[in-house]
Amino acid sequence: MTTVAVQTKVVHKTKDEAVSNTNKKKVYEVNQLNLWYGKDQALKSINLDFHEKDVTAIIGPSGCGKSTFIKTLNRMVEMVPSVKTSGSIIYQGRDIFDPKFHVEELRTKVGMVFQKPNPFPKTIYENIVYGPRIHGIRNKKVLDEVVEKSLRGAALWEEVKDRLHENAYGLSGGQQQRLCIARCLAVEPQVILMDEPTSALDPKSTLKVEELMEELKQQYSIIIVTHNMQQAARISDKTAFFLNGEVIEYDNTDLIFSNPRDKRTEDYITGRFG
Ligand SMILES: Nc1ncnc2c1ncn2[C@@H]1O[C@H](COP(=O)(O)OP(=O)(O)OP(=O)(O)O)[C@@H](O)[C@H]1O
Repeated sequence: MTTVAVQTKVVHKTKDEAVSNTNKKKVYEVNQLNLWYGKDQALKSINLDFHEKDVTAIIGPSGCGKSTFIKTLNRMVEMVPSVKTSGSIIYQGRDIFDPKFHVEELRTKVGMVFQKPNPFPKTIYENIVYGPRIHGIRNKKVLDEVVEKSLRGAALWEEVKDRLHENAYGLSGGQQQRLCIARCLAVEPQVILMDEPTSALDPKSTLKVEELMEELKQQYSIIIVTHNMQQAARISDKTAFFLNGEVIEYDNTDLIFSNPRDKRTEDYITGRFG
């Protein structure tokens, strides 16, 4: 008897086909990105473009490389000594792996918010002015303005304006996460990377952060890793589905969720695995 191997059809669209919304400017172009931790390859031939003022969700099962990918975009992944990469990541026309592109400059433009809120053990005010001070801003009036603007931008001002000089650890988890977003806004980034920013929050705080993202995308590009399919569907314009270190499908979010082209995407978003 002959065995016929039935293979799932692989739909690796080229990135220009992948996302039809081409009238927005590209912020990042990721070309043939590979990444290894020692001998283990965690990212395989990733080709993705990210656009200005879009929210892009990165979804996929545990261990598929989502965090590794997002941490590659601001070169944080290099903190792991065994990491090697190939390919290119073009940010605003410049390759972030080019030694002339200083990582500090990149991280000024590309902020990051983590899974667990991580305020500094300082006052709310000091948390916000930390970055601007490093960038040489000393004038108190200017710093006060940055604090108010950033906290307003993160929808936290009204809740904390009378306790700016209290320790940030006194805030609730959801408030701490919005403080971390405010801290990120204080250095006026262009892109905000978010690695499961609401997974440690209760539903009410999650909703606040999601509403905030809706506001923020008027001004910033947001790339968010999430395990929460409803969240990806609610908040993102585009979605990339990762599996085993590869991008299986990347498209406008409504298409990914209503009409996925690859069986594996469909199985994942309908909860058959992951
Ligand atoms: N510091 C590290 N050293 C070695 N291997 C690592 C390291 N960090 C991640 N990996 C490996 O790289 C692969 C991708 O991991 P990564 O954390 O990026 O996945 P993920 O999709 O974000 O997972 P999760 O959803 O569980 O957070 C996994 O096989 C993981 O074991």
